[in-house]
Amino acid sequence: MKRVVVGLSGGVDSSTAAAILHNQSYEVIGLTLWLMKGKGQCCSEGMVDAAYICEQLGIPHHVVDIREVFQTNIVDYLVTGYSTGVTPLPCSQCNKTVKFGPMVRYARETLDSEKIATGHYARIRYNENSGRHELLRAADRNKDQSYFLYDLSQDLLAASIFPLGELQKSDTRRIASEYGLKTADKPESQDLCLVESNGSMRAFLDKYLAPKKGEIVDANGKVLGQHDGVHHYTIGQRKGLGVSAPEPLYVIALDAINNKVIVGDRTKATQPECNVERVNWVSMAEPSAPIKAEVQIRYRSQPVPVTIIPLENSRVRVVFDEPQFSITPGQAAVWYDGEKVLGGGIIERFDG
Ligand SMILES: Nc1ncnc2c1ncn2[C@@H]1O[C@H](COP(=O)(O)OP(=O)(O)OP(=O)(O)O)[C@@H](O)[C@H]1O
Repeated sequence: MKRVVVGLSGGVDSSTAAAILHNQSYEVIGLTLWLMKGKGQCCSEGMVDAAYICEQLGIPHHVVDIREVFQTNIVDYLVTGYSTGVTPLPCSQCNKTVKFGPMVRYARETLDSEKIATGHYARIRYNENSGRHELLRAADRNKDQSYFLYDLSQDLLAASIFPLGELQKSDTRRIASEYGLKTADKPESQDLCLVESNGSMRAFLDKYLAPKKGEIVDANGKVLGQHDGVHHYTIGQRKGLGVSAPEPLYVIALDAINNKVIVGDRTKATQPECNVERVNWVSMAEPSAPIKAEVQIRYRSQPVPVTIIPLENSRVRVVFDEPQFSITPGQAAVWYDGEKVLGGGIIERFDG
């Protein structure tokens, strides 16, 4: 019997993924990574539901304490990023360094399994011609999580199964009820796990970063207001600036060194291109010449046409066909060919 280790967070998606594989005659082992203390999934509370599901399915359940890895790779990464004026994206980093990497290692080294599975909405397809494991959008476009998975290596994709990739979310809930899973009606997580467990990103950051009063200025340096720390702001932000002006003002830059938030009108928050670093090529090898693609610069943003120009040292330049508003350093840019993830990376600061 084929053995598979299923990552169980205690939610309906991973429970259903485990139940589907169990019913397909896989030998399923549940694995919950203990990421942090507190309420919600990925926390102690989720582990109890994960244990319950394993009991229901009659499968073993392993819990691995990787709170330190989560602290270093996610909490410290976020706090350092925000304190230096970027808005880091924790989820792709978490998938690579906290979830898939450690899960595959634990599956191979401790559980003698070459395969893991998760409840992610995305698809993996092996392309015999290119010899690459391609990452595709989920059948349910509304739930598609491929944006967060662009940083997985070929080795991690080869080891992974996404049993929900072809399903609609409504199918998942129906299947969960058919199997009588305790988690069938569990509410969706609405936000980042750290936001859910802390109430808001501000509340999370306030635990680590002290307020630091400074000035809100325009591009010419004219003082328009005060702020209580650059870490409370994001490029493109309009609300909550506390500055009145005849036309709407947006955050156009964050100068952490001089502790200034720089604001301007919408045109100043619109850019024709950006550089992207720490690039991972997924469904294709790194090209030697520019390629046309469609890029997403945020999880829910519309893909827009671009030219991707390869640069040295795992970097690319992304040139938009039409200038884009609110390009945010620290977030991921992920480029697609239709439903296929070609590659992705982290948007660099504009000042280099
Ligand atoms: N702490 C964890 N331990 C093991 N696997 C996890 C953990 N957290 C998430 N995963 C895996 O990653 C998948 C996607 O996680 P995500 O945080 O996006 O949750 P989700 O979409 O709300 O899914 P679920 O309903 O299963 O919680 C989960 O379905 C699960 O397989």
